[in-house]
Amino acid sequence: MWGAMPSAHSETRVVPLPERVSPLSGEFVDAALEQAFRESTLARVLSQQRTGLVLWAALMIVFVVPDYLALGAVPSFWVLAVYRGVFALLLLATVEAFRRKPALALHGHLLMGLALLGYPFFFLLYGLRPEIRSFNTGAIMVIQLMLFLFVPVRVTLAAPVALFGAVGATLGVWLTTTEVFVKVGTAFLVALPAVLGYAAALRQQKTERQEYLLRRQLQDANRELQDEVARRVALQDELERHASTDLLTGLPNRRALAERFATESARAQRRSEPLSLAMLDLDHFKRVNDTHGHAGGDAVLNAVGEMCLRSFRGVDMAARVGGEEFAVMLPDANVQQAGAVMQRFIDQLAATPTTVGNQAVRVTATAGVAQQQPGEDLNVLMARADAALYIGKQAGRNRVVLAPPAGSASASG
Ligand SMILES: Nc1nc2c(ncn2[C@@H]2O[C@H](COP(=O)(O)OP(=O)(O)OP(=O)(O)O)[C@@H](O)[C@H]2O)c(=O)[nH]1
Repeated sequence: MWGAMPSAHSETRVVPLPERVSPLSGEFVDAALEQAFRESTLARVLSQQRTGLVLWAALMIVFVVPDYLALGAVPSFWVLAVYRGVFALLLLATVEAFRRKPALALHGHLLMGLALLGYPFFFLLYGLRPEIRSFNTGAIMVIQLMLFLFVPVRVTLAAPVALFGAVGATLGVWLTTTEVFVKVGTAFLVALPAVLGYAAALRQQKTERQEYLLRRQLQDANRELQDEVARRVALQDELERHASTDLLTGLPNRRALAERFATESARAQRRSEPLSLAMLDLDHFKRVNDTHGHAGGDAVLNAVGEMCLRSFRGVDMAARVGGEEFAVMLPDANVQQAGAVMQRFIDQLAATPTTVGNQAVRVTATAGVAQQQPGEDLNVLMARADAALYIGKQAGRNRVVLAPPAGSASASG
């Protein structure tokens, strides 16, 4: 029924990844896209950076104890202890800053700044605690790896910081030892995890962005699908409305009347309540058209439709069933009650002129009313009401005629 979908909707719009992600930085070339990606990861980045900072602060404090045990309360211990304390406070202050302003975590500059400040502490250790040189080198190796892998940070920022760490550690060792093997070995040991970390983090960054693009494409496709469904539902509603509404007057049409009649008729029979139907036809409507033109006639039909919507009860249903012919279904009303309602309507119509152009046009109408007999269908009921209407026309119009029950002799006006 719907026919073929417009081809624009079925086209895939996947942009190949290599064109959009820089091979060295692992970031989107398009700055706005990169920003959108980072914003989409903010909650995760924030939570991981906070955890990393708290852990880092805890380690800085905990290691005061081994420093003391190894050095005692000598000046170099106090240098280290103050460095540790100040740095731990700085780390915790950053956690608080992230809590207040999460966007600070977005670009990774703060974290990498802290890493830059943190490294000299380890460089110092080479001079102040030479007996733990190997341990210190091991710690720097771990930090080099963590820079890239532990917290999600950008390789473009982590790489220079890692280089700083590698150079500083190498210098620290070169200045505090004469053993060439240790000097060269340390340089190699601190550089290696940085290179490995860079390669792994770069790959991860690319994968994350690839997933992000796919997710966005999926969301776009989903949104398009939802829009399409909404468009079709609206179209379906519109079609249904057109199928059951008379476009000129906005009243229900015959089809809608038949549907409601089926329901009301079943209900009336279940409850042993009366159900009546009136056929109403405008008198000498041809003259209205002849005098005021077809548009003038339409305006009058419209006004009658509006009056129908205003005048009957909510349970009643007025429908336009022909050119200038209307049907009114009146549940829970016998033929006399329905006749009285229709008489009021006809009187009101006769007393209410419609303005066409600058002229007041008065129309009258004739109605035939019939009460449904047990088991009587809509067509038969309409035919009986129509017969009464015909009698009304014959008798001079502008009146209501009640149809006798099926099979009895004559109608009454
Ligand atoms: N403007 C307009 N006229 C319509 C429409 N549908 C039917 N008509 C006109 O309604 C008129 C009906 O004329 P007739 O059936 O002869 O009946 P009448 O002139 O109302 O006379 P009686 O019904 O005998 O009182 C015709 O002129 C139709 O062209 C419509 O949608 N708009």
